[in-house]
Parts: sequence; C-alpha cells; structure tokens
Amino acid sequence: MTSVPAVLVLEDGTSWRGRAYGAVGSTVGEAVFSTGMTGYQETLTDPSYHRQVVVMTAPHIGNTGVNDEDNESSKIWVAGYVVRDPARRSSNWRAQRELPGELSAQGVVGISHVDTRAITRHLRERGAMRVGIFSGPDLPADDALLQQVRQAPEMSGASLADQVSTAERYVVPAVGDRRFTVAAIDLGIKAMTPHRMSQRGIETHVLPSTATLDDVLAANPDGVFFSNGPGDPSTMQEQIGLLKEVLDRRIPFFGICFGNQILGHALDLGTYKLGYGHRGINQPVMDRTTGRVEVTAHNHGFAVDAPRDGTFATPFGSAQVSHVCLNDDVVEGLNLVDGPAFSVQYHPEAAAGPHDAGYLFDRFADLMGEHSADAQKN
Ligand SMILES: NC(=O)CC[C@H](N)C(=O)O
Repeated sequence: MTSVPAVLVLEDGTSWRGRAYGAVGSTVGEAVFSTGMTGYQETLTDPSYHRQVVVMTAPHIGNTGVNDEDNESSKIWVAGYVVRDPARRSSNWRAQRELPGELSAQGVVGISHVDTRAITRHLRERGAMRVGIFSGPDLPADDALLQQVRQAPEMSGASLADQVSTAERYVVPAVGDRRFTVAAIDLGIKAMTPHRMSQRGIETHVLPSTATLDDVLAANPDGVFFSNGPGDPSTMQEQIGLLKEVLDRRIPFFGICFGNQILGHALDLGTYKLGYGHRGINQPVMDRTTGRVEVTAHNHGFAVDAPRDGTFATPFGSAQVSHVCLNDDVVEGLNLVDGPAFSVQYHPEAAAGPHDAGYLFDRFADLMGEHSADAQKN
C-alpha cells in the first residue's frame, strides 16, 4: 500500500514526519495527549475535544474498529488525530466499520507512524501548545506550515460551547418509573451522561447552552445539571450567571468537568490552565468526604483554584474541595456545604473509563430526594 506523507508541526517549531491517517489535508488545534488504553471511539466523539489535536499514548489504535453504539455525540469532534501504529484491520464482534475510513468520511485529518511517546514527553515538558498536521504528496516547507500553526487561535479565552451544544431541547426518559426530572445544560454533553441518569429513574431535559432561567424552570426540574464542554471556562459568563440564579433558588445542582469549573466561578473561585492537562481513564482521585480512592476518567486542560484544606466562604455559604487528584493535587471536586450543590472535574459517566465514580449519580438522586423531602416539611 502506498502511503501519503504527513508532518506534524508544533508551535515551538518541532516537527515529526509520518504518514497520513484518515483524511488527507491540513488541520490546526491545541496539541493534547490522552493516556487511555481503550475507548478511542468515545474519545473521538467527546465534544470537549473540539479544536484539540489528540495524541494517543496507546501505540495501537483502530483494533476494534468503530460501531454505531459507542459514539458520545453525533460526530467526531477532535480537530486532528495522532497515532503510532494503526491496526491494519479491526478484529471485534461489534465492529461495523474501520477507523481510518470513518476519519476520512468525516474529514478528520490524522497522522500515523510518528513517535507518540516522544511527542507526549515533549508536551509534558513544554506544556500543551498549538499544532498542525499537514498531509499530501507535495508539502510546503516547514517554515510556511509553522506560520499557519502560529496563526491558530489559542485555547485560553476560547468560547466554544455554543458550537457544540444542541440547537433544540430534547428529553431522555427515565428507565422505569420517573423519580426525578433534571434540566441539563448542554455545553458539549456526552451521550452517556443522560443515560446514567435514566438508569436511576431521572428524566433528563437537555437544553441548549444559551438556555435562560425561564427555560430551566419550564422543565419543572428537581435538579439542574451542567455538562462537560470545550473551551475556557472563564468565557462562560452567561452560564455562570444562570448557575448563580439556580444556587440562589437552592435547586439541587450537579456539574461534571466544565460544570465543575462553572460552579467554581459561580462560587467566586478562579480557573487556570494546567501545563498539559489530564486526559485518560486511569487517574487516581480521592473523595475526601469518604477517604475512598477511585480510578477515574479525565479530560480537562483547565482547573479550579480553591483552598484545599477546610471550608472556605462563598457568596452562597461555605464550600469545600471534595475531591483531589492524587497525581498532582489538582482540585477534582467541589461541595457547597451550605447548599444542595456539588460537582466533579472528572467523568463519572465513564465513557470510556472505569465505573468507580458511578456513585456520584446516586449522590445527585439522593440530593434531589432529600431536597424534595425538605420542601414538603417546610
Ligand atoms: N471535559 C471538559 O468538560 C473540559 C472542560 C474544559 N474545556 C477543560 O479543558 O478543562
């Protein structure tokens, strides 16, 4: 098989040569790496990867093909894909198509046969940075390509949720009897999140990222949820304002990832950009409320800045850091002690990933149950 040449160019001028993988052409984005050994289809279709070029540290990608069941959204969102050694053909009973064909069909430019271990170490030492992948028979000189990379927008300051959110609201029904109704703000929601809620008797009303308080209240919700999503959380001023109104009304709240960062802002905490972020399905996190350690799925490049020890004052009462990452002490969860609100920076929906953190959806259901019991008492 003849291969088309490709080159990966980082904004610091470093470049790697390989072969075109998926669509032939060019793409730019933020270079990040994922340490997930499995679950590449869920990674590719996670809307939080919008505008990011993902380097897979697992060397062999494509082994299980792709199917119509494991998508986390309606399309592949990564801006580009970097793999070491693609499977020549898939071998899995659930495979319906081959990964390279799927990438090509969706116009996703990738590169293979590059040293993904070296690229990962480079990003780990120098931090996430802009990157381009360029493929074709006659590639321009690296200098010209570097200019294109340096013109790409930065991730800091990027407001991207509106680009990935649903245009229309939709409802994911509860499995069995409906116990609770949740209004979920879609900032780039993964399909598994309402699915996990439905398994707990929750009917989820998924609303566009531009939803107002009236839109939320129209669902008559027992709880409000803010999803994961791409971009810089400090740009989400409308959503931060909406969440403040939700907290003010003491409606039970749960947030995942971007939702955790937005809760941080609503509590007057800041967010900052991590050197290279956490992406993968093998990150150890401690739930400080129980002392239990869980292995969890992550995909974040920003984090909340909050005091680690004890409680701290917020406009909505005292709060605490509920979870921390055991690798680097990054804040992985917030808990409003004086109100019905909590969030985590990682992914209890576990798509892909271990199911250790599934209890958080039960915690949300319990919070809604307690709150409705309290409301009846008052
Ligand atoms: N998965 C997410 O919600 C990511 C949140 C945010 N875009 C970050 O990179 O930190």
